[in-house]
Amino acid sequence: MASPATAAVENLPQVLLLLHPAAFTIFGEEHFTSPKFRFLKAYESSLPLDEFLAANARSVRALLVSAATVVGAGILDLLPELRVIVTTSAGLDQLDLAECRRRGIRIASAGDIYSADVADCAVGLLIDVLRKISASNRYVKNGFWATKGDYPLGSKQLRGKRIGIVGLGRIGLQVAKRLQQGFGCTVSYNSRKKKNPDQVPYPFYQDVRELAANSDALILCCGLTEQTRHAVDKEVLAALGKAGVIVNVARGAVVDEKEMVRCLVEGEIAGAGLDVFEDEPVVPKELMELDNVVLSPHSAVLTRESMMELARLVVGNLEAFFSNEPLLSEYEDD
Ligand SMILES: O=CC(=O)O
Repeated sequence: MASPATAAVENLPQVLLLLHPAAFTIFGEEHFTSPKFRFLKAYESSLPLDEFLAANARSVRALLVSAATVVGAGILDLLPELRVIVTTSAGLDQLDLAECRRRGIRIASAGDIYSADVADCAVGLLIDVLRKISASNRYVKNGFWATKGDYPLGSKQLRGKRIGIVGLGRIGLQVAKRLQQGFGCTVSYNSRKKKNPDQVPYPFYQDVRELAANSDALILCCGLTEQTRHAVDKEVLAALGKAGVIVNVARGAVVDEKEMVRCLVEGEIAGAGLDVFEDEPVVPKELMELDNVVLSPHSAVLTRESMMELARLVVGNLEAFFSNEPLLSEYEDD
């Protein structure tokens, strides 16, 4: 017979995990535990996913996912009691939002906890591309300073650059503030809607191509939706031009990656700082050779501090759900 303590744990509501969320792997599962629920781990089962879901369909009311867990109608069909999805991501492109809305499934995201870290990373990538920090780091470490002499001139100033931000949400606004107030850049933006000019004084461009034509660097901070998929296409890259730089901390598919790679290889744009890619973790091999391209492995959100805050937010959202209290970071459609 199960001990009272084991029985108490077994009676807790279950939160389904489809795949190992990134935060667990990086930070440790112990930070996500709670006396109010327990995790049911699909990835530990030897059953195929659909059989596992069918076996647990009636007991699962909450799902915890990461940015890499695609949840569409097929999975939702197998979980008829599901009422909330908590995601460790700020972006929600992995979730079928229309299906969730139709079924009355609520969503809690990572909200604002990564915004400052992602904004820092966007600025870091831009500085690195312009000032060639990674490239000159390689130059020194390869011993070329001693054998070939000074690093070739080519570094560009950040001060005074015209920055075009695509997506002036929580992250975009922080990028704008850093670059304008901290580095003397001018900022313009493109967003779904023009912001109230009393609160957001930057010039608005309805058309990304026009924004690119008036920018030295385009920084992508928007969510991935059907409207923003390949928003940076051949025409936008041409408008950005030979001296232009792309920084992407949004989602790889906001850019037509093939076209961007071609432009970088053929010198039709000046450089790129990329944290995200269309087919992660696959990165186009042409980019590995280019000194004007700085790459990071979708890690803009990953700081020790943000992971700690994430654990608290995930647990807080799930505890709120099981206590019938308002979610801490509920996503609301507008
Ligand atoms: O890219 C990461 C996220 O959306 O949280």
